[in-house]
Amino acid sequence: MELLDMDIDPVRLESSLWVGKKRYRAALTGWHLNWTELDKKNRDKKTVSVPVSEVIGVEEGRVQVLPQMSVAEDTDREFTVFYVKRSSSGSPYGLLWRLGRTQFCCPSRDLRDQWMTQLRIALKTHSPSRPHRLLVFINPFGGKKQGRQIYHSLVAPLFELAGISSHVVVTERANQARDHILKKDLTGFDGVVCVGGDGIFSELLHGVIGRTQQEAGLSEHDPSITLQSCDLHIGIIPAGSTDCVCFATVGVNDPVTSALHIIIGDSQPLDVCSVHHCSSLVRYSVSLVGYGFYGDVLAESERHRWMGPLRYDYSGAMVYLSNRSYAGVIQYLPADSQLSSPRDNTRCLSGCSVCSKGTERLFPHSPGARSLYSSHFSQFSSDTEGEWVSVEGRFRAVSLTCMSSSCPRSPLGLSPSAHLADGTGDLIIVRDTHPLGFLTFLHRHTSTQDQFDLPFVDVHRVKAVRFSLPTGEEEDRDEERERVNDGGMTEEGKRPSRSGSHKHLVERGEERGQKDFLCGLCCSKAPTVSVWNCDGEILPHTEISCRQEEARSGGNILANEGAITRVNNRYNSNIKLFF
Ligand SMILES: Nc1ncnc2c1ncn2[C@@H]1O[C@H](COP(=O)(O)OP(=O)(O)OP(=O)(O)O)[C@@H](O)[C@H]1O
Ligand SMILES: CCCCCCCCCCCCC/C=C/[C@@H](O)[C@H](CO)NC(=O)CCCCC
Ligand SMILES: [Ca+2]
Repeated sequence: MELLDMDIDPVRLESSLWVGKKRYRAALTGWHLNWTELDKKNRDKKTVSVPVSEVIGVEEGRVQVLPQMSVAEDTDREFTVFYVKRSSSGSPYGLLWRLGRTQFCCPSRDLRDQWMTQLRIALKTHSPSRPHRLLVFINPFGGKKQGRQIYHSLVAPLFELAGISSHVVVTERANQARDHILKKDLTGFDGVVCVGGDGIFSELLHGVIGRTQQEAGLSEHDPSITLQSCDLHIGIIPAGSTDCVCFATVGVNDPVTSALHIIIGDSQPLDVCSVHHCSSLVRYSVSLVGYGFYGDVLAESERHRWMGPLRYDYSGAMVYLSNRSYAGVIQYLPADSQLSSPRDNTRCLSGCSVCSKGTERLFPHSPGARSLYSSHFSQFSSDTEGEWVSVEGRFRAVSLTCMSSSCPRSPLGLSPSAHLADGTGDLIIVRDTHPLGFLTFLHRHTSTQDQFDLPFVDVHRVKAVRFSLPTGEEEDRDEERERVNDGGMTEEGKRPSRSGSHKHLVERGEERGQKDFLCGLCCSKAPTVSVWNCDGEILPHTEISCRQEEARSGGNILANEGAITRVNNRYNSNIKLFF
């Protein structure tokens, strides 16, 4: 054994150890654990190097973890190291992470104890941002209803190995997770984790943002202030139907990959968009705020929840066949085109330079200060009207997305070059076109072909969007008013409950019925107003204003190593909000 004293990256421990029948020279420096196979003449062969920050745990003996933690043998001289292992499979946008395991055998028990102690000290020293205690919400009805099983068989053993204690709540109703975060004592928790899809993630998002504002004495509805940054991190274990937020941040929707990211304390700031109606906050969105096609698909799919994830394919086909377009007025505030563009062919990864620059430029002030841009966003202020661009017409789809919104259905997403945390969103306007044109547009989401390179599609990088119905559409306004009254908004202007929006949806569904889709097909009277899909929830309003905000950079964004595998899914919710 040799101990070297160096200022930077000191070697703390180096010894000759055995892995199986082969002899290795193992070295623990401050930052890495390396082991190099030695041949009979003591010459180096292959080296494996694991950053200490990616070591998941160290156990005495020969241990295995999945499916259950068990000690196969403990001869007093052995220890097992678990670490992040990047698999060669995944999607082109992110690799799967797996639990690597190597069992070392030492010449003596003393040396084994020394290795165990040093590794544990190194872990503590070099992984300060790891969570110790997590509050986990499982939606037992998300996706294929596998949430509980996924958590208990794949995730809990990893948390246990990493020394994370978790308090698990299996939800019994929609919005339980949100209400828990808003009202219960969260002292001691380093983060909240959801096991489910984008809907339960959205509950956590609303809970975390809402609670932070409550504690800071700020009103989420006040359009003129910049809301307080959130300290509590959110993690996602994907077990939903679309898993868009997980896929767009990690590059894959895989529970083990996400659990490992959470354990090592990865974090990624995320833009949030606030959606207002008149002067009330309606919801926050991180993914899609979509009218027309995506609103109709969601409304239709809610009536077929029993189909599970397939409901979107079925509803997508039905809505496509109904061949609808809707009249509207879109106004948007363009973002600085010098910084980035939705067609610059870049891909946002952890540590993205565009996101870092955007944050510095937009948020030089401290949290809680009055918004730099509040005048731009005061609902219909006249002093800045000049900067807004207005488009009126009939649209197949109007979509605003803060991030790429990639998902297994669309691996590059709604806007492949959108950024996760730059304070902007991409507004995609699909004007009315013939059915084949629209099919081409949809189909391009499933390939690498550019969906914006079509004559009826426009895409703009924006800071804010407003949508209204054209003047003179009295019938539509009446319909909207009716829906607003039934739409689940409480008197205090709180956000609509899922049951509220669902009620509206069922009524609307009954009102339109299957007949309407067929009507759409044969060109008789089809509905003139669509609904907004906000991250998979239906909004109870047609006329809305959306404003992008952004996360402050900071936290512990890891340097990108040239592969998307370092994209993370713990949200450093230094998120700043809006309107
Ligand atoms: N116990 C529960 N019973 C009924 N609904 C619930 C329960 N827990 C959570 N929910 C609601 O279920 C909705 C859907 O959940 P989730 O997002 O987890 O799955 P999904 O819709 O299949 O996935 P995705 O959103 O990725 O398409 C969410 O809006 C959430 O509020
Ligand atoms: C000819 C082939 C046509 C194929 C068309 C594929 C188009 C796929 C685009 C996928 C876009 C996903 C946007 C993400 C939205 C999520 O925030 C939201 C919540 O989970 N999901 C939906 O609303 C679910 C919406 C599902 C829409 C299909
Ligand atoms: Ca963005």
